[in-house]
Amino acid sequence: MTMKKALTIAGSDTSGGAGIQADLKTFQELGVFGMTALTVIVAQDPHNSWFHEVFPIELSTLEKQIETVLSGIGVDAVKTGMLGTTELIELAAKKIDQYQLKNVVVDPVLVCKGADEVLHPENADCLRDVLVPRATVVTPNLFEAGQLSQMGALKTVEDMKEAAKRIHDKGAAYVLVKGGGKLQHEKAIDVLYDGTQFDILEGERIDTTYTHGAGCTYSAAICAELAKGQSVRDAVNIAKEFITEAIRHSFKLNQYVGPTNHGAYRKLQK
Ligand SMILES: Nc1ncnc2c1ncn2[C@@H]1O[C@H](COP(=O)(O)OP(=O)(O)O)[C@@H](O)[C@H]1O
Ligand SMILES: Cc1ncc(COP(=O)(O)O)c(C=O)c1O
Ligand SMILES: [Mg+2]
Repeated sequence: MTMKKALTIAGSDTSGGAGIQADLKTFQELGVFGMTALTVIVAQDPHNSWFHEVFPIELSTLEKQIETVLSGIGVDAVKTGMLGTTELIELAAKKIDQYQLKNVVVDPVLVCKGADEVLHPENADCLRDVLVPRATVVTPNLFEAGQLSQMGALKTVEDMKEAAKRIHDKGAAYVLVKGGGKLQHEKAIDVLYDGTQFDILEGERIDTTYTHGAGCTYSAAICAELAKGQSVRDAVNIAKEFITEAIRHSFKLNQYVGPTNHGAYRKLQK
């Protein structure tokens, strides 16, 4: 049996709900063979309010991982997650060009949930200038869309649309701005823009704070569906159902973190 293959170039979330762990679980759930190139390792401090510490991988180590997969195997789709430094972002962009990758989902991770300040502003500039132009779909959350569009805080669906336009101007084929739990709205609203048309995705808004890894899971589901040959619009709609179910069945891991439940969508299909 041949399986479609996807690569995630992303960070390790030791707590298992986000990052490369979320991506692999999601690929598996959607029947796609997942492969990884690790960019950073994130550890959390149990004795200091779950403070996140980020340890970047050597540039040459990332390059060897990407070469293993792209030169040695080949992929049907790729996604990027937390990249950590401008050097790692630039390397990911170089490889996308070198291998002329087609289905490229860029999740422009600038912050972990809860933080509202970019620790490394140079990463936002680099993502905007170097990776966004190479994206088939770029998936900023409300905060990241404000940063990438240079509009600052976004508060309304109209703001999200304007941000999507400005990010699209940077060269991404599709822009998906996630309103999520941060937008004041009765629904969980995301805006998809292809340069001409806006699609408003309205999901049920679930009353929970256990949404750790929601963005990683959503972008991984889009990547998996693109690998299977879906159009961007269909991939995003399937992924929206996937993430809504995952959030509906999210759970508490400890006093600090509650991840989404990657297996929930599969159970719905039975
Ligand atoms: N409480 C919620 N109920 C339903 N959907 C949500 C909720 N919070 C976020 N979402 C959805 O989850 C997906 C990921 O969005 P978001 O949580 O904003 O991303 P990130 O994890 O990158 O911050 C989006 O489709 C968003 O609309
Ligand atoms: C390695 C890694 N990637 C990405 C994220 C972003 O997660 P989310 O999907 O909640 O935006 C996190 C957050 O902790 C992380 O640790
Ligand atoms: Mg995110």
